[in-house]
Amino acid sequence: MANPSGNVLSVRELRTEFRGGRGNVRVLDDISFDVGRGRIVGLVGESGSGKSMTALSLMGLVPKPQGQVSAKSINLDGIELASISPDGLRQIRGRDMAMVFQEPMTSLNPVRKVWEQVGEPLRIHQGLGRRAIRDRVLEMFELVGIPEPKARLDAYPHQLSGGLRQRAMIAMGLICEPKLLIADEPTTALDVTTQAQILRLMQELRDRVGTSIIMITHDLGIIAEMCDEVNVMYAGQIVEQANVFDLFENPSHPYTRGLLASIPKSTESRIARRMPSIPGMVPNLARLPSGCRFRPRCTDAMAICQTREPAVTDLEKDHRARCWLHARQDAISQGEPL
Ligand SMILES: Nc1ncnc2c1ncn2[C@@H]1O[C@H](COP(=O)(O)OP(=O)(O)OP(=O)(O)O)[C@@H](O)[C@H]1O
Repeated sequence: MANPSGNVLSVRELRTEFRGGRGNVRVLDDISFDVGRGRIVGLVGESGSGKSMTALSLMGLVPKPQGQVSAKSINLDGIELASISPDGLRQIRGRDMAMVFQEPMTSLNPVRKVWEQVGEPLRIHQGLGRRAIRDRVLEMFELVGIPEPKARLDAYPHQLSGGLRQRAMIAMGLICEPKLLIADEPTTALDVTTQAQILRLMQELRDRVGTSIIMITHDLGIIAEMCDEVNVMYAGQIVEQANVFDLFENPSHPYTRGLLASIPKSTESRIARRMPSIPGMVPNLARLPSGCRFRPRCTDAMAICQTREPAVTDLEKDHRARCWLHARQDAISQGEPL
């Protein structure tokens, strides 16, 4: 059954824990968001906020048995992934949902020709023969703008530039025409010009093929250029969720405001833009502060922030924040469940 909400992905109450010698550490807590058909949805936050872990949890790639993923629902276009078997998930991965990583070299086998690797999902999911796979990879190389695509089919990964490798990885991600592509910092390892080309390519593919994309980045510039909706993550939670215009026009969580305020205005340097700095550090997830996780770094902290975890408050349509500054008075006084 197709998802009646028009969302390709709906995630509700995703939690991921790691078991360790000193007890469990919850690295994701109560993650809920949607990805509409053909939309680009951003996950943004500092290093360690849980962006990659969200992607790995959705893909079923969290290392087992230490990592444990649970969710009320992870609905991928009508397929419930929260209760699917590992075999079922293997069928989905690469076919309905694919991922592009930061550094393609680590995901490519150095001793196999590029076309064989890019075409691997077709062999696994569609059982195609070598000839048909090679033809389809050639089409994909043309689609993602690899110059001299025919000559590049038989290349080995090290014979391609970083930008071409990332194009090849995007071709691999899209080869089975997935409903959802998760791109985890897909351009971080690339120079600025190649970065812009790859981002433009992803936008074009969204427009032409209609793929929905989750874009993981700590670059707010990429969020502004690429995304329709944004989820701001902090210490394993989504702290603000909004469409991209509301987020930049009317940031509501002090963490989002801090990220935006630390983007240099005029002499905008790429480095500074990628690493906004808010005083203090992301907390150790094994030793979270009491109350609000952002409280020790928050310039607006109030007494309640010390004792109680903030509720999620709807600010306007599709804009919500996890912060006591915006909570309704009755939620504050009655101790509404979070
Ligand atoms: N195998 C693991 N075991 C225990 N904890 C882990 C493991 N992998 C990641 N974590 C923890 O999960 C948290 C979230 O990490 P994650 O990689 O998702 O952050 P991120 O926002 O993607 O950061 P970055 O931008 O640096 O990639 C971190 O606190 C990290 O230490």
